[in-house]
Amino acid sequence: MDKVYISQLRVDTIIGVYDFEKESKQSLYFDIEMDCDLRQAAQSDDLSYTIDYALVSQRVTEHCLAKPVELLETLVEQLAALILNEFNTPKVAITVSKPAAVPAAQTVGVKIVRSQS
Ligand SMILES: Nc1nc2c(c(=O)[nH]1)N=C([C@H](O)[C@@H](O)CO)CN2
Repeated sequence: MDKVYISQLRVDTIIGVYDFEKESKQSLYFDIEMDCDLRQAAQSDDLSYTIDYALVSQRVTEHCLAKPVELLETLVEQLAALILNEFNTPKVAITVSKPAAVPAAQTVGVKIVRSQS
């Protein structure tokens, strides 16, 4: 399946389980892949037949800043639901990385894949 993707979208937001994490923003990095048949967009050269990665990036950023949560799991589940509801894709894969969370690791995070039910 064709895909529209976003790589390493940075969002600085409040996220985390511990009290100290609720006081200052940390950087999260998102990789997002959305299934999408790209042939009609290519034939017509018309943005309305594909997924606007700029608009997805904006909506993901807005959502992250709107209402802080503790777990990365909670955030990516919310974002998958948002993308499946608002954009024309049957399937989305989201990886989120939180590089400051574990100093001895290059980065840590979670990945999910969700489909239209
Ligand atoms: N699977 C997860 N493990 C942990 C998370 C998380 O969101 N998902 N969060 C934390 C803390 O907030 C951590 O980032 C602070 O160091 C710990 N483990």
